[in-house]
Amino acid sequence: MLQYLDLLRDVLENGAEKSDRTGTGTRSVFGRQLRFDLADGFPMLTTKKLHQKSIVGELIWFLRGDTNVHWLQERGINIWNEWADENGDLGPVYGHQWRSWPTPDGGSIDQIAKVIASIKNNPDSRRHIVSAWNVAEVDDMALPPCHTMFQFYVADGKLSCQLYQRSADVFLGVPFNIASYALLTMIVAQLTGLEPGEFVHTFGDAHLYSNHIEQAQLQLTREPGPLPTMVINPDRTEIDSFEIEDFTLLDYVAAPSIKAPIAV
Ligand SMILES: Nc1nc(=O)c2c([nH]1)NC[C@@H]1CN(c3ccc(C(=O)N[C@@H](CCC(=O)O)C(=O)O)cc3)CN21
Ligand SMILES: O=c1ccn([C@H]2C[C@H](O)[C@@H](COP(=O)(O)O)O2)c(=O)[nH]1
Repeated sequence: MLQYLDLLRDVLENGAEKSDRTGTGTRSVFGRQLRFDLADGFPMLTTKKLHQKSIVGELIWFLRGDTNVHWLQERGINIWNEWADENGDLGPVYGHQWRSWPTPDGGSIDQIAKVIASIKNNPDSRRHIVSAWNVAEVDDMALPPCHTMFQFYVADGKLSCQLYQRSADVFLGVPFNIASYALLTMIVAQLTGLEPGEFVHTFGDAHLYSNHIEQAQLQLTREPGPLPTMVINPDRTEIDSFEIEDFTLLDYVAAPSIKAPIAV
């Protein structure tokens, strides 16, 4: 995960001081890109321990089309609590846009089912796109999508995925986002009979919150170890059939976690 550590160092050293919506203050760079060849192992940070269940559970929750935090909380996943209303609702966030983007005639589009079908039926298409940035609904969301748009690409029997992330909390959010999209790429590869290729992570505003500086510096003193291996239950052939227990991370050896406050 040298790619990630290089980004962390880049933001620390070159980031411009910027105020932000949460009132915390950031150091920020604009326009960066990381690449992860999924044949090199599963890109899960080893220089601080990540909570695997939160990452897998959040992705399954998105794929369920769920936008209420109760399903997460019932599984001990608390990463979205701060943004939910008194009923646990977040508004029409990722899950809603991915699985039921509303159309003007009152219908809805399942972008995930469509993109899987298009990868299978027309692999060379340049339109394998899923967007969470629904301009008409952004103002109704508890938080406008940070991972806004992703595209799949098929070549040489391999499936790659590129994400455009408009806003990135480099210390807390990005390690989750990398692992989550690597996993999504592996899931879609399994469903389409392809091998996982690369995950390409493109950033708009990549920032380090001012109360994450010491934690970032500590992390940069640590040596990255070998990447773990993610094994997915091979019997799952439908996007709606995956459960948290279908994902096993092997050989994940990581340095201790590093606590940091989340900016709300
Ligand atoms: N400021 C901010 N940063 C984010 O990364 C972020 C948001 N807000 N809002 C929406 C979601 C929620 N995300 C989160 C929220 C909390 C953690 C967090 O606290 N991570 C801890 C462990 C928590 C756990 O897994 O139980 C960590 O040490 O990684 C990570 C991502 C990502 N997103
Ligand atoms: O998956 C996610 C979700 C959120 N973030 C971060 C990026 C920003 O620090 C905040 C969102 O604030 P905005 O003012 O809406 O940009 O959440 C992330 O890194 N990854």
